[in-house]
Amino acid sequence: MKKVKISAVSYLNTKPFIYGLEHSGFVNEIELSLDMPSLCAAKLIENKVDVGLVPVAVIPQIPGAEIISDYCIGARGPVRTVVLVSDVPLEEVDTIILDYQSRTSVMLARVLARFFWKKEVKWLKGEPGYHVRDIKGKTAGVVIGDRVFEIDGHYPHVYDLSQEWANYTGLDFVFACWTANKPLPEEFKKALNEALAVGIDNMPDVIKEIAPQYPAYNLAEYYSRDISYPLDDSKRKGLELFWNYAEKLES
Ligand SMILES: C=C(O[C@@H]1C=C(C(=O)O)C=C[C@H]1O)C(=O)O
Repeated sequence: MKKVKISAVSYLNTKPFIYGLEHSGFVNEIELSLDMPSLCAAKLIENKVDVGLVPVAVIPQIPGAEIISDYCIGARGPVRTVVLVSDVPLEEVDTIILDYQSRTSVMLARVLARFFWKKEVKWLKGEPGYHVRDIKGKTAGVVIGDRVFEIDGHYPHVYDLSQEWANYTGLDFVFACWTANKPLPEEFKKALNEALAVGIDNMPDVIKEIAPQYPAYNLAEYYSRDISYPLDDSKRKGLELFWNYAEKLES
């Protein structure tokens, strides 16, 4: 049988999963690529891969899509690496640049603006480098992933979008889920889940392995307080509500 092709997110938040895939040996059973989230989504939509750790915003548009793992990239309250940053307070913002690497967080920003902040703004698509170049004055920007660490302290106003979601809904938020675009054998799904658990259940070892590459980051805090990996009932509730709002936004 041909190896199952998987596209996973290339950010720091996915390292515990990669650790699990490698240390379980499951990485040898699959063909793995690491991509920015918008590319993970495109690859799954275009059937260039069979499984993706894809932004949840695109799951409803993939025919036959199935979430195949009990793990996700999620958060309870603040997530740290999905933010709206700005020179001025949100009330004064008139334009928001959206991160070209994201599919979920850019939708979340639009949901928050329409239904919760009740704010009309002009939306622009960011080009590579926008996060240090184009966010200024009344133009704010959504930035996700590792680049958020790079811009720490650059902007006086930082709104954590997962915290904003929790403030208004009281619910957790799910950014990305392990999703298949075709039926896959139960044994495969079970083996994937067990491999991912090897990372999530051994966080101190994950941190020990990657810490030398990220000396400036508090990885323990990021992987326990900020990112939350189990796709449990409270995450699923948040996910359903987000999909509802996203659908209303499009109509
Ligand atoms: C929490 C994060 O979630 C990410 C946000 C995504 C999106 O906005 O589409 C997709 C995958 C996640 O890696 C992050 O990037 O830090």
